[in-house]
Amino acid sequence: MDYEMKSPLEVRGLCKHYPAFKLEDVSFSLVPGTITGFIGRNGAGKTTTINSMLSFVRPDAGKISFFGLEYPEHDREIKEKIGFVSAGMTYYTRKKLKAITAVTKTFYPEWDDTAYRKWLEAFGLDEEKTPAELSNGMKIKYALALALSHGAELLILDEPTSGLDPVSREELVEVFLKLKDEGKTVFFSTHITSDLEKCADRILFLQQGRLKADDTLENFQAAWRIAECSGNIPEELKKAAHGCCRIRDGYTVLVRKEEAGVSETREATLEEIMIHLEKEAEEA
Ligand SMILES: Nc1ncnc2c1ncn2[C@@H]1O[C@H](COP(=O)(O)OP(=O)(O)OP(=O)(O)O)[C@@H](O)[C@H]1O
Repeated sequence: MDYEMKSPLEVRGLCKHYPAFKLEDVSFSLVPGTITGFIGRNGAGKTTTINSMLSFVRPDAGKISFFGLEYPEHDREIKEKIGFVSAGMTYYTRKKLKAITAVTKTFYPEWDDTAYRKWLEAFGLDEEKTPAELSNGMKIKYALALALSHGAELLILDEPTSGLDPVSREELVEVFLKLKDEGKTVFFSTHITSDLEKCADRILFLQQGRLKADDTLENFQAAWRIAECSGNIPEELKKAAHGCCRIRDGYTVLVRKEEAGVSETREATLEEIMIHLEKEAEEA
């Protein structure tokens, strides 16, 4: 099969119900060689989506394919072509990286030692160290090095930058851009939207278990404007508002670009769009 012709990940009608949460009819597909940011507040369902995609939990409905291949028939091929990294991943903390790698590579017939050496060097990783001696950012880089050495073309990362300091986050953003330069597809969940502004091509915005937006970063940002007002919000602006946030001496109000004429407005950051839309959803 010509894998390159297929979307690295296609999700159709994904549903997963928990007693107090519903992931509803989530559908999207990834474009090869791009970086997609999966955003949403705590509890929006990002991890549930990722876990369902990867068959860590059984979805109630939906069709998932990786490079045109589906679980469980193509379990092995899929595992070779994707790498999953989660900030909470644990390793044998006291074993040296080289010992962990030696075990890991036995699971992958396509393991490429030359690629492994290349990524170790690119990420500045020392194989003589143990995971306990690595910073959280370095642990993520090590997990990426392993995934890239077994030929992963799609990297799925759950909250990779949370818990990292700004400099380590910046380094990881640079890693994502480097992976994109190499033609890899990157999909990562986060609520740190400033990281996405630096590297994402596309945005998927999950709100209360539903996909609220699936667009290029530029289109998503260009669709909204922010009005700032001191004191109370004028009636006309209130009618156009998609969420209002209190600031020191007044409010910021999110409006659609086509309704921006009701007030003086400026560009909205990704974070402002997300926060205001969450306020709107809470008030609905
Ligand atoms: N195994 C489970 N049983 C019951 N409820 C669950 C289970 N796993 C997740 N949930 C619920 O599903 C909802 C979505 O959780 P999820 O972890 O997918 O959100 P998230 O967007 O990844 O949030 P965060 O940013 O905090 O990681 C939460 O309300 C959570 O309590």
